[in-house]
Amino acid sequence: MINEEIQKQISKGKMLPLMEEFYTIQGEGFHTGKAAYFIRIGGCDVGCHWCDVKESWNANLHPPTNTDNIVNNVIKYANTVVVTGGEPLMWSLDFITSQLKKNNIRTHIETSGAYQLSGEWDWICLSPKKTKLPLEPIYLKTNELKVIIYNKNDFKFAVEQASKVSDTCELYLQPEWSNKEKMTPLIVDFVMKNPQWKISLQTHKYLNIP
Ligand SMILES: C[S@@+](CC[C@H](N)C(=O)[O-])C[C@H]1O[C@@H](n2cnc3c(N)ncnc32)[C@H](O)[C@@H]1O
Ligand SMILES: Nc1nc2[nH]cc(C(=O)O)c2c(=O)[nH]1
Ligand code: SF4
Ligand SMILES: [Mg+2]
Repeated sequence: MINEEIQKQISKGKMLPLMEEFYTIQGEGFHTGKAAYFIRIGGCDVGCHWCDVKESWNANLHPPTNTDNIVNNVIKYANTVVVTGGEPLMWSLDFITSQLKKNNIRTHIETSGAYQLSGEWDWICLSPKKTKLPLEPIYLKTNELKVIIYNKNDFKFAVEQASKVSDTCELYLQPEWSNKEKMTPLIVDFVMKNPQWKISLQTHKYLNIP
């Protein structure tokens, strides 16, 4: 059980249940290939059956960590941070991003959008899920829509979701990793017919880096 004081710090975003932090190369989407410091915050109840980081789901398994310490680590390594999870928007991210911005760090987030948007972001990557749809206000703030393609029905979902984002939003289809042999050829075909979309591969998995 987390004690009351820690709970209070978490609710203010002064502590966050940190699963892991690592300096790597952004493997997916628009910023693929760029160095960035990743912060993975525990906790998610969206329940994607193919999620590649199910160990993140139970927030209680990840120690409440002082946000200031996380920020100090970021500054040592990088000028760009990617906040991911788990579902990072389950937590208040206003404090961490205000500290990051004070240090001129570029702030990126990977989110399903299923919880209220907090934080100040230079780049929002929205990866919507059918099981818990994004809340409306995030769509027009999204810089990059990244829909995971696990089966054929996901193309229709992708088109529906794209109708909600701004005209300048980058559109990506990313094959679900375990079904990529089957779905990648269909994505290639779709993108050639619908060139406003691009394909995103999980390049870090090919590179064997985190
Ligand atoms: C692990 S999630 C964490 C952030 C947030 N919960 C979300 O889903 O956007 C990070 C990214 O990985 C994607 N992802 C997770 N499992 C995947 C898989 N098996 N194949 C391809 N992409 C996957 C998600 O859709 C998301 O874009
Ligand atoms: N290298 C690398 N790039 C990523 N882009 C999004 C990731 C995520 O899990 O949110 C991820 C990740 O886990 N590793
Ligand atoms: S929303 Fe993200 S972290 Fe949560 S289960 Fe789906 S892919 Fe995994
Ligand atoms: Mg990942």
